[in-house]
Amino acid sequence: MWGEGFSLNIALCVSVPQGFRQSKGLSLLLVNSRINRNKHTRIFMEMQGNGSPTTSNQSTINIPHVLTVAGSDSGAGAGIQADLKACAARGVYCSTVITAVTAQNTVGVQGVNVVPEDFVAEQMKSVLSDMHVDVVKTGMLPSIGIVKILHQHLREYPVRALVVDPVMVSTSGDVLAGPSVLAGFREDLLPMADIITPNLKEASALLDGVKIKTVSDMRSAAKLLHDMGVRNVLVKGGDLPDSLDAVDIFFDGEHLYELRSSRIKTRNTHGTGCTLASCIAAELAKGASMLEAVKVAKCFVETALDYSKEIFIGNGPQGPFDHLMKLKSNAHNSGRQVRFNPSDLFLYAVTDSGMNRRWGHSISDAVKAAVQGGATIVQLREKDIDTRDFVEAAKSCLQICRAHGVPLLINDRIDVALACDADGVHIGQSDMPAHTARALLGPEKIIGVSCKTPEQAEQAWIAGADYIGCGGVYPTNTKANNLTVGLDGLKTVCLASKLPVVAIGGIKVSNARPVMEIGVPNLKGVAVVSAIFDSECVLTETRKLHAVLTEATAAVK
Ligand SMILES: Nc1ncnc2c1ncn2[C@@H]1O[C@H](COP(=O)(O)OP(=O)(O)OP(=O)(O)O)[C@@H](O)[C@H]1O
Ligand SMILES: Cc1ncc(CO)c(N)n1
Ligand SMILES: [Mg+2]
Repeated sequence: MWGEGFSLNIALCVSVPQGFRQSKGLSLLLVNSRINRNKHTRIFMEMQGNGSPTTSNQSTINIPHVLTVAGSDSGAGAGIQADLKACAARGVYCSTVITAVTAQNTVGVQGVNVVPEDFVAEQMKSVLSDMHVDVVKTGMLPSIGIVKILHQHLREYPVRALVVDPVMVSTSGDVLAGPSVLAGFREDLLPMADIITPNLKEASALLDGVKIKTVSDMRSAAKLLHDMGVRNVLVKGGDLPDSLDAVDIFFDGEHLYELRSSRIKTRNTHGTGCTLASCIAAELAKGASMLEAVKVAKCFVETALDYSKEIFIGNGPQGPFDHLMKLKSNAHNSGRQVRFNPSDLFLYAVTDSGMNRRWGHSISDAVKAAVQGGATIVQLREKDIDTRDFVEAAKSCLQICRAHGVPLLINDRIDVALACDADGVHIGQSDMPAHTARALLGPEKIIGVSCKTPEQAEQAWIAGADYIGCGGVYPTNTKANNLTVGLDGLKTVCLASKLPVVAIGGIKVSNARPVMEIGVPNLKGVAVVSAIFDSECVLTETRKLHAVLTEATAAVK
């Protein structure tokens, strides 16, 4: 059932399920939420009367598709809800056949309502007869009848791979599928499955109660399960004693692999099994080999558990974790609630390695002094530093900035921003295009673009930037061959810009006031380099500038 070499088509911004059909006349506008202002990047799918989709540019995008056949968990940590989140996190489309609805929370399972078999069959037919499914993943299959229905449908609608998570008992000890399904697993599903992923108890149940307590028992169990006719076996060791690493045993019939990761100390492990299996399915759907898929899935679970180790949801002993951590870029670790607040542009400090060298300051000392003096945003502009040193310096500056609730941006270097999880980047007109930076950085990061003209400001807005920097307002030596636009040029750009603006170029304590007084509401502050960093005491100079800006703003109001 499983082969290699599938084409890998992942939509970056737009997800269009293959063969999507809708009722006559329905128009569907699919846009990335961050760039829906951009008329150039809109993709329309117009559903024609004959049901065949067409796009305005006549190209369709196939995305990998996993169908999960599982139970709903009202607490949304495991089951269908975990599967949807795991697939979304891995960039894969996920359709769902719900086999049971459970009333469940972090305390345990309070009730189970099994969906009638014919209605499970109806859901399967709806999905499989219409959509192209790459991989089927199964979770809670509460009756032998449902196992049989699944078996029949997979014969009628073959898919590339079948991942079976033989869910039987929840971690809270509640039964989700009784021993009667064991026969169905053994006879119908195992011979068809590409991989089965039992935890210790489930492996033991499938092997008629053989005791599995140690890693060595897991190895033997993996071999015995393989003998039952399944191609690959992953015996999960989440339930091994807490003192041990999180060890899983993978057996492909030839080699036994001991897959080890550190055991994250957290109560938030509800749904690890469902997530692992869905992730395996997602990677297979994208074209990975089985061992690759298992390794990626294990790493994903470990990373998500680590990221979520301190979150608190529910009062019971086992909480859910956060699958979508990539979308949040440490939001809850940094304590930053708002992604970008234009008032952060008020006193914008831009570092300069030459000036720091001249005054014997390290980057992080200079940044610390600026932040303590009242800088409201910091940009690291390090033109002559090794990349490795830049990443290290950025990490330590990030800690300082986070402690003060000040965003940290990186000049030009999207790679460095990603490597240290900075809050964003500032790019110039000859750097990477802003829309490409946005695609790489995702919707959460801050992007600023240097603009000298209304046209550039318009382009920055279209590309999904958050603010623009405009200058040089005054002549400056910091940047060679930099055209001075003057206060008039600044005003023209501000009036044309739909984005907030920070003024830059030769601004210092003595001339900052007229800048703030140009009287355009979207001018939010000034960016400075030498005014604060070309001095012995960065703290004092920043304080002075802060006072001037505060006075000027009060006068304007
Ligand atoms: N504390 C932990 N730290 C790191 N990895 C863990 C931890 N707990 C479980 N895992 C990993 O999570 C994956 C799922 O294993 P586990 O044995 O928890 O499955 P499960 O019992 O089916 O989970 P559940 O039924 O709660 O969804 C395995 O790869 C396991 O090694
Ligand atoms: C619905 C459902 N499926 C699977 C599990 C196993 O974690 C669970 N607790 N609930
Ligand atoms: Mg499980």
